[in-house]
Amino acid sequence: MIKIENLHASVDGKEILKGINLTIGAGEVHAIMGPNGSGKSTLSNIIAGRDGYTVTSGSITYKGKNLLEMSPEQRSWEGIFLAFQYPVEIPGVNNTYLLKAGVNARRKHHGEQELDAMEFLQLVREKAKLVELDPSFLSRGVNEGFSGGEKKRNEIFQMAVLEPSLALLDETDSGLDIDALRIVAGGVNKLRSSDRSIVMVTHYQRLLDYIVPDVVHVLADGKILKTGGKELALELEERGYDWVRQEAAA
Ligand SMILES: Nc1ncnc2c1ncn2[C@@H]1O[C@H](COP(=O)(O)OP(=O)(O)OP(=O)(O)O)[C@@H](O)[C@H]1O
Repeated sequence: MIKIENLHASVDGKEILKGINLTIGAGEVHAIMGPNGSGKSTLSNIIAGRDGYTVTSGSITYKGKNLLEMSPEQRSWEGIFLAFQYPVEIPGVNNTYLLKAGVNARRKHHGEQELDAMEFLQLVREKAKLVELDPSFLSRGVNEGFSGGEKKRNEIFQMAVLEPSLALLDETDSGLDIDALRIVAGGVNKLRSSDRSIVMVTHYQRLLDYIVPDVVHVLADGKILKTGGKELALELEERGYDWVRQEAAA
């Protein structure tokens, strides 16, 4: 699905990513863990095409294409989705309207017929059930006045509607209460499929009890220092990150 090779990137002249190598196959779920400020969100944002980052060297190949040459819109149409660490409020823009515009722009890009209002309403109602999102949220402004947890749930609802090939979930567990975490994780699990890859950025092993990853990476100081299976997350929870740094240095 995606292959990142020796990616170096900076913000305001400061190097944040210092040689990332990462390959994610179709259908795989990868978790990225790591200390604060290590570059996890930076990596997700660069994949999604957010402004403000300078890729100084390296490459990202997505479905065989040079991702770095694609606009953020093209990336979205080609199936890249980012669930934000801090979802933004867009007052006055209806939640359903935004999604309809997104889905239809992608369908148009692929030469498919756009969904009409009725077809789309049916789709969003069905997807809202997946994350137990109250239908009243469909007609509200995007994240406008939503609680922290409601915003996170709305992100996964958006993912369900947009049906991405590569979903990047940046700390989707933060702000969710115990029940909401279970529901949202259940929704993500239902969205797992052989033609969809998921990257979860998280600080806590807890999320990975619900969404069991195929691979766990430790990103520290702008590099992936260690890669392992789901048991690596348990070890990190117990031992922290210093031993990973020491091991990598050795
Ligand atoms: N626009 C910016 N201007 C200056 N520094 C930035 C900017 N964006 C990111 N950084 C810096 O880049 C580094 C990596 O940030 P990033 O958000 O990617 O870390 P993270 O691993 O996601 O952290 P956390 O776990 O705390 O969310 C941090 O030191 C941060 O301050």
